[in-house]
Amino acid sequence: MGPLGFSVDQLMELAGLSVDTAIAEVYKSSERSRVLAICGPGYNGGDDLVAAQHLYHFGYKPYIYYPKRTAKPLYNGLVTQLESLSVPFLSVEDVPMDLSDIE
Ligand SMILES: NC(=O)C1=CN([C@@H]2O[C@H](COP(=O)(O)OP(=O)(O)OC[C@H]3O[C@@H](n4cnc5c(N)ncnc54)[C@H](OP(=O)(O)O)[C@@H]3O)[C@@H](O)[C@H]2O)[C@H](O)CC1
Repeated sequence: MGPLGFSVDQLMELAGLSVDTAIAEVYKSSERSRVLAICGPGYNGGDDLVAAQHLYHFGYKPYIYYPKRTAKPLYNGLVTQLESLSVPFLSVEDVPMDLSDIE
C-alpha cells in the first residue's frame, strides 16, 4: 500500500485498463484483433496480464507469452482468470523469433 492508499492490485488494474484504452483508440478490434502480450515476472508483467484480460472483453484475441512466472497469489489469480477465458498461453516454440511480419 502506497502513501495515497492505492493497493498493488488496484494500480495494476488501472495500468492494464489504461493500456487497453490506448490500444482500442489506435487499433480497432474489427481491423486488428490479435494481440500478443509478452509478460515478464515483475509488476509490468502483471499489468500485461490485466491488459490481456480486458482486451479479451473488448473483443480482441489476446495471446500470452509468460515464460518466467511469478508464484504470488495476485499473479496466480490473473493466470487463472485468463485460463478460464481460454486465452492461449504460448510456449517459446509458438512465438516467432521475428515479429516484424506480424500485423
Ligand atoms: N509499484 C507498484 O505498486 C506498481 C507498479 N506498477 C508498474 O510496474 C513498474 C515496475 O515494476 P517492477 O516489478 O519493478 O519492474 P519490472 O516489471 O520491469 O520487473 C522487474 C523484474 O523483471 C525481471 N527481469 C528483468 N530482465 C529480465 C530478463 N531479461 N529476463 C527475465 N527476467 C527479467 C527481474 O526479475 P528477477 O527475478 O531476475 O529479479 C526483475 O526483478 C512500474 O514502473 C509501474 O509502471 C504496476 O502498475 C503495478 C503496481
